[in-house]
Amino acid sequence: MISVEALTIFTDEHGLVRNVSFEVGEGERVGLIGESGSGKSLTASALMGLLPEGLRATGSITFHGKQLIGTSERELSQLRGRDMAMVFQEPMTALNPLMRVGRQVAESVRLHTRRSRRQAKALAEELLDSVGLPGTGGRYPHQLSGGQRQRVLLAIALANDPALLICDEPTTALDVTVQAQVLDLILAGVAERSAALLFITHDLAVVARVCERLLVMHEGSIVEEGSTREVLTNPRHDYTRRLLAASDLEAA
Ligand SMILES: Nc1ncnc2c1ncn2[C@@H]1O[C@H](COP(=O)(O)OP(=O)(O)OP(=O)(O)O)[C@@H](O)[C@H]1O
Repeated sequence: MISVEALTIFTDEHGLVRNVSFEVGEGERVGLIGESGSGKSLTASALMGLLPEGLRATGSITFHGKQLIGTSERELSQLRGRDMAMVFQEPMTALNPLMRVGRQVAESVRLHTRRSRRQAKALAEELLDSVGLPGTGGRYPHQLSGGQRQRVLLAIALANDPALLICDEPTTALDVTVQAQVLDLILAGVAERSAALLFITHDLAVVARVCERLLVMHEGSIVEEGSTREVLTNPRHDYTRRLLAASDLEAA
């Protein structure tokens, strides 16, 4: 469904992500792990066509057979939020602080589908119900907890039934019990839609729970790839072994 080949991301001076290749199949849940600075977020931004100013990507990213590298911003913005959507670590930066959250969910629906205001509002309420936030559409982001804001972002990301959901450290800023709740909602949300999931984290306990397959990044490259079980029980790359030793994950 999404296929990345020889993706390289660089500034004028140097490469930040080098020659990265992987695929995510329909409905597959893949974890992208690696320590801070290894290039996980940049890889995700390249998939979404949202690389920061000053960075360029070469190689190939095909989504449902369509080449995304070099595609116009206009076309990319049609894909984003409709066919692929993303949930970030810090929901406050992705939400509009001045708009009620129900309206933000409804706008995401209306941006990509022909629905009346009233239909979009009803769907927004359903989506907020489905992430365990019934009756909160009238609130502003600052009136919600971090976990609730993250659930609003999830509702927005799932609003148009994307084929691919990318989550970049979606639960890192949350405390452990809320983390589990949000992870369950992400899993339920993708399962209901048969959507694929690319899940970025440095938390191995989280990927063990969420992902079927893992990609391990180190210094801008993918150094290991395999089923979650394989990678966590029998890591081949020295870096993955160190990552496992540094985590508090019990042997799976
Ligand atoms: N806009 C930018 N300009 C120059 N360098 C950048 C830019 N954004 C990121 N980098 C560098 O690229 C490398 C990879 O960054 P990236 O954010 O992808 O790492 P990451 O694995 O997601 O880390 P984290 O887990 O901390 O988010 C880092 O060395 C970072 O400093």
